[in-house]
Amino acid sequence: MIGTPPLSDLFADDPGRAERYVVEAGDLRIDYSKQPLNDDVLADLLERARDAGVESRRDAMFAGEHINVTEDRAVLHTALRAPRDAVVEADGENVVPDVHEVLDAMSAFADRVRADDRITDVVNIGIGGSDLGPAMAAQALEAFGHPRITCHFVSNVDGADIHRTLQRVEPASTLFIVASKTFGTIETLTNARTARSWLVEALGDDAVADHFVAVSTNAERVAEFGIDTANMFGFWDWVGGRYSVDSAIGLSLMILIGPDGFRAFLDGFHTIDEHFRTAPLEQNAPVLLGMIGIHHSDDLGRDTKAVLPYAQELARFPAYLQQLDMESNGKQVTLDGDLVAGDTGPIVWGEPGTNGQHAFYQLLHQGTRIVPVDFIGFATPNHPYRNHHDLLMSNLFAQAEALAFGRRNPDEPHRNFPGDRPSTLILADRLTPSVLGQLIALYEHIVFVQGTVWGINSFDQWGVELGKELANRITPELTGDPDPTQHDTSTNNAIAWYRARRSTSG
Ligand SMILES: O=P(O)(O)OC[C@H]1O[C@](O)(CO)[C@@H](O)[C@@H]1O
Repeated sequence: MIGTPPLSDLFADDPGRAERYVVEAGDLRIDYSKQPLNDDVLADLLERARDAGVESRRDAMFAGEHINVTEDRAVLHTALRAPRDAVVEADGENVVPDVHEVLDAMSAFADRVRADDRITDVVNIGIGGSDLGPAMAAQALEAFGHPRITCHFVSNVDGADIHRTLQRVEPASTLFIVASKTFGTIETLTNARTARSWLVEALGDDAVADHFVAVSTNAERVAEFGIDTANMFGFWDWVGGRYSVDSAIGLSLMILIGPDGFRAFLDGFHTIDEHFRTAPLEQNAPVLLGMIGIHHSDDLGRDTKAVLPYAQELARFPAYLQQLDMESNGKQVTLDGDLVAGDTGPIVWGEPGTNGQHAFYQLLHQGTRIVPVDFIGFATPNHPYRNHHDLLMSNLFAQAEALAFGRRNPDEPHRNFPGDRPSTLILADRLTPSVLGQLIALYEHIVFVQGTVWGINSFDQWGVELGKELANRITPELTGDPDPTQHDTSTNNAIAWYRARRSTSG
């Protein structure tokens, strides 16, 4: 792999790189000129993408092949945002009519709720992909929301989560959406049962039919739980949980921003899908950004990546990306079952600017570790305070500049800013439903490109199973008889400590 001189030299020798290393995808203007690249490095990275079969695997995904081999499933979240007249086949069947049938049912329901003055609050109960997507997007798009409706999101099995929410809403004016792909997730079912008891206590059994709907792939379990499947919105096993915000899992978001807003959101995804599917690799944003990530990870040994939105509404975007990226590419075996040769998915983290500047940016500027950064910003805010926005954006541009070029101060080492710290700058006119869809799809496909290069399956998540299994085993041990001694001594002692105290404290 060819290395590059510092960013200050790269810019001094080639000022034109700022025009050359910009790619436009939909409404996104993506400037990757402050990355450690020149034309040779870029050519090498694109050759590696080609050698890894990024194009053929991409085409296989769009064509509905079972690229999720450990679960023997197609990976077709791209079909969720396909236009009504598109044809996308999974196992020989065009899935687009089913997708639009559910979207139509969601739209009719969302319109009814939006027109019903009795409903003021929508509580989505779900976790992981059945929470993070709609929770992140509802916050991001609040400016486009119905003025009467507030969305709440309950995910944690910690009773503090549901308790806090139930204290803020009234039974008669609340709609609960129980969102779970499997409808077997203990956190979601526990929260849903608690919410149902709360509702029934106030309004009686009959209220469940009017105040609970479900989103799931598993009609049987929805019925078992006591929700009429007429009040269920379905999706399919070819939609991974962390890729499901654009399925019926986005129902709370659709109620908030309306069916037209949700369609614009889906169209945003589709714009980037088409870009990813058709743009030559040299101008293909997910490929370029994916390969820049590969360069950081594989060639430069950088193991984290910060995503720093300069938009307070995107406060949950880094958390959303943590699931998208780390549950997808946090893998140690290849598609053939062999151990991977190097590192895979980066540790993803971040906070909105400018808050992060007063917290962890010290490490970004002067720490010993280099953290590649994605900055995200918008020309026009969704609020009326333009002076705030100018300040916000000047901070964004200043941070990218300071990280890249630093400031030499040999006399006072503590004031020396070494620079040469890479960032990508993602800009768009305004954070709209469409632009949010474009941003999410961009990152989905970056994750895809990287998973392909590492030769891993980005679409399973077996790593979460062991903890779930052990928790199921320990739950009865916390209250049962006798004291368990089946674990390691540390776990046994912790359980004994808890048992002794749980009986005596409130
Ligand atoms: O939608 P479900 O089936 O409740 O699952 C919730 C989440 O749990 C996981 O399976 C991980 O435990 C995620 O992949 C998923 O998004």
